[in-house]
Amino acid sequence: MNQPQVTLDDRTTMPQLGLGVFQVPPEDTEQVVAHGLAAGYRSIDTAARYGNEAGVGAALAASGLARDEVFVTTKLANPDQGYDSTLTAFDASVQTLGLDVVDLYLIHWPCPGRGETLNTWRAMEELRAAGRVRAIGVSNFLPHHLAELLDAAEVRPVVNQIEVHPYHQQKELRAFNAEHGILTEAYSPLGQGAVLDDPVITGIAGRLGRTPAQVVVRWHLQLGNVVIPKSVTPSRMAENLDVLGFELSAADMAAIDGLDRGARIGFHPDLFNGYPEDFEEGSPARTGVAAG
Ligand SMILES: NC(=O)C1=CN([C@@H]2O[C@H](COP(=O)(O)OP(=O)(O)OC[C@H]3O[C@@H](n4cnc5c(N)ncnc54)[C@H](OP(=O)(O)O)[C@@H]3O)[C@@H](O)[C@H]2O)C=CC1
Ligand SMILES: O=C(O)C(=O)[C@@H](O)[C@H](O)C(=O)CO
Repeated sequence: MNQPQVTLDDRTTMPQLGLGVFQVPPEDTEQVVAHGLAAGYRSIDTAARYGNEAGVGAALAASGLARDEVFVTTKLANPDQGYDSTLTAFDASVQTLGLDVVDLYLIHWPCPGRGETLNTWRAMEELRAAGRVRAIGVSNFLPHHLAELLDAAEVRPVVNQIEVHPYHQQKELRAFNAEHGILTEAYSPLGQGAVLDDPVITGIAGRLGRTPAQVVVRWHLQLGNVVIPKSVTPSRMAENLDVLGFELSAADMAAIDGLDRGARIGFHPDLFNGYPEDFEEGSPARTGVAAG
């Protein structure tokens, strides 16, 4: 299938549309990813924290696809930040995935309370120099986290994977990424389903004979985002991929742009450090969610 590709700043290319596997139970992941690959996905987004890297690797191995046909992203878990611990965690991830090389390795959260960003990044740069990862990037970084990193980095992050959907569009952060040659990769791109009943989106979908999810995925592609919708449902996986045969008009794009309300679903990147207490109801990291 002819899918759009984006060129990362360091000349690596990646598919603009991929399959996310957050919250896919480990025991189901091989089958889910196998369905995704059969549907035509050629980019899979996982993370050490998801606990399902083994299923991703098993599906890749069973697929018969050549290694360079599928782009694999995984992420360093927050407790593993630090120079030595990053190298050890990376070894564990590739072993679990059953791969020699990861296409994109991301720092999962900035975790400002841990104070390990620069040590972690030095290890990521070394992994890239050694050819063990093709590209390195970050996730959930706000401009001030990026500024600290860009000041010290020898290799700049090529991707910042952040929450973006019609109700939380992050226009300033996307502009900051673009200014610094960092590609925005949109996570929770469907707002975990929350935006699919919006009348503006259902209205556009009805007029174009498309589904709400297709309209939202198409909106991301036209913004230039890399987009990684998650689904465990084969028909939805296929639907989310079938977005190349239509285009949103400037008026439709503007109507969706108008839906932004700063409604963050995930943790606040300044407040979340990945400690157990951050996950508890009422923690500052979660209060920050409500505060946007
Ligand atoms: N870096 C980070 O911190 C984060 C990264 N991510 C990444 O982003 C990916 C996507 O984000 P995620 O949070 O999972 O949420 P999404 O916005 O992708 O939404 C997923 C939800 O939408 C449903 N869905 C998918 N397609 C359709 C469709 N066509 N019609 C109706 N419902 C649909 C899915 O249901 P079902 O599966 O039952 O079909 C699921 O409930 C993650 O899997 C992960 O890879 C996500 C969060 C944080
Ligand atoms: O899905 C992810 O990648 C996330 O980071 C969060 O949504 C999730 O809560 C988590 O893993 C926090 O570490």
